[in-house]
Amino acid sequence: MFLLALVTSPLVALVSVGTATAAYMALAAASALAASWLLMHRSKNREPNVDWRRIGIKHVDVPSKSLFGDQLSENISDLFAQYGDTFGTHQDTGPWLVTSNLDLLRFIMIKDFNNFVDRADSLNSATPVAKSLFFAKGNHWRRHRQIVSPTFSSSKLRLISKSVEQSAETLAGYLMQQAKDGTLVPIKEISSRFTCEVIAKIAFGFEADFIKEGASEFYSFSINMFMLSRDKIASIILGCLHRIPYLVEACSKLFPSVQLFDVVNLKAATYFNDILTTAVAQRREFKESGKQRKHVDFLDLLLKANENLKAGDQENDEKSSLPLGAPSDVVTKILDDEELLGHSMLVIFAGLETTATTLQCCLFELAKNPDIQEKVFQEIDRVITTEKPSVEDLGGLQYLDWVINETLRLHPPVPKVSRKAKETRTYNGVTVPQGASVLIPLGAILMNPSVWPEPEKFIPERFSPEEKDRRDPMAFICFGQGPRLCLGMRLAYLELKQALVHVLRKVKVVLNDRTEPKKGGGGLEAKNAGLLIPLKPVMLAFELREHEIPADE
Ligand code: HEM
Repeated sequence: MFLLALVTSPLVALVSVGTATAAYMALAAASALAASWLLMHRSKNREPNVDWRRIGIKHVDVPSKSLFGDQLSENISDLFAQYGDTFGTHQDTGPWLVTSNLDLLRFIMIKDFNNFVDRADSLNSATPVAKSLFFAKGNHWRRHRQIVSPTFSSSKLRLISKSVEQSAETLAGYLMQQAKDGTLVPIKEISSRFTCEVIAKIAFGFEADFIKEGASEFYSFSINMFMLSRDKIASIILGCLHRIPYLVEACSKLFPSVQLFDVVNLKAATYFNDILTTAVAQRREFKESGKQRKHVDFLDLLLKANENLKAGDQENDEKSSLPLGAPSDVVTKILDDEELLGHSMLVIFAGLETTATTLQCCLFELAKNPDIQEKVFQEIDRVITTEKPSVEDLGGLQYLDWVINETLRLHPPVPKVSRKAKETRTYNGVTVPQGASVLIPLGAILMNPSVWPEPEKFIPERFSPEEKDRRDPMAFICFGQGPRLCLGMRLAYLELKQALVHVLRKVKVVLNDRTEPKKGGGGLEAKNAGLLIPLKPVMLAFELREHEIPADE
């Protein structure tokens, strides 16, 4: 505590003086102290002391950037080729087991889930995002997931599909206009505006028109929710401090309004807090006046889930057979206002870029593979017989499903996830020691040539029922697996299918000598440390399709 006071006292000066120079001097002093503390802390050996060789696992010295840097999927694939599908390593954050062994992963992610509930990731933030589902641990996660899961069920998604459909129609109209004007489309930006518009409407009840109108405060705070780029000195200082996660955590709690310590953009947190508070107050007023809202959204569903919980009438998750393992006395407390905000901000964080990246990559692959695009046209024209297809109609688009899945396999938006072992466990001769982290490299698993022959090729037929039957179901892991599987998976498919159906009924996507990449050029070059990001913005061309769209009566 004394040390903490020593480290943080210059920061108090920083806050009161308020100049950049004083801030950096104070932080430099803090970093020096932090470094000495790190040494002391290391010597106390707080991380579990694991000798991988002694427990029969290959130990590999891997620089942290190979496991967590920009090209992690490629690097880890090389390491697997060299050392086999499972090896141990040591990083600043302690011992890590890295594995692509599907049997071992089934054990960790599903069969022995209760021993591997937590992710190894944490978020240095004093904002409610740090307590949200993605970062929550143990019983806190169980309670949270049990409350919010029903709001993402298929039946609930049907209720919100109208909002998704409206945005998909706007997207199609926008791309038709670009086709008429012959303008190239920065497809990631437009896809992000689409997914952000959907999230603004369904998670915040915010009237959004981002596709047509472009930049807005909501959009800009959404895509800048994290402070990813800082100036050089701040980055160096933070780099030192981040070697001691406890210290940064303590600083972010002690100084919740000092942006330097917080990875979440504090202005964005305040902005979303104001919007959500207003929306929640309006809903409560509306309800008290006995009126019915026209469209249901996530916020309505979440408030209802809270009310049900208060009344002791909790709905069951459609996947309640999964071993969530929540003791009955855990799920008794409703989500408070801070948790509601954390959850809604998480929906932006988890749902915006992931789905937008998939839409971008899918349109790129269709442009690159016109024969596959033609098959998609034929299926849509055959199966969709109304202007406004229902969720059931979309369910009939089997080939489109394969195309989306193959996009996710070849371009997984989330390249890795992690778990942490509560107790030591041995499975099939592999020991995962207590406190060790497990790195699950989704990107490398989805490119494993022994599971996916010619993995760099775009082949939707890999997802035909016959091919699927031949494969271990664990292999298609782009949404994770087990009870901690992506909560928004169904929503992501709904958004992608609505967008693709509405767009591809009206326009064809093409590559030519003005697009990026060009016709006949290579694939998408991307870095994929946290999320998949193309190295150059992808610019696609659209052409009008001559096709009659059925009109509803
Ligand atoms: C194509 C789109 C998406 C992909 C590829 C994706 C992928 C993932 C992955 C890999 C995980 C970790 C799973 C694990 O650890 O086993 C995850 C978790 C999560 N995702 Fe998604 N996601 C997508 C879209 C969405 C959307 C649209 C939402 C929200 C509304 C969402 C909300 C979440 C949440 C809340 C979690 C944390 C679940 C938990 O810890 O219990 N995701 N996602």
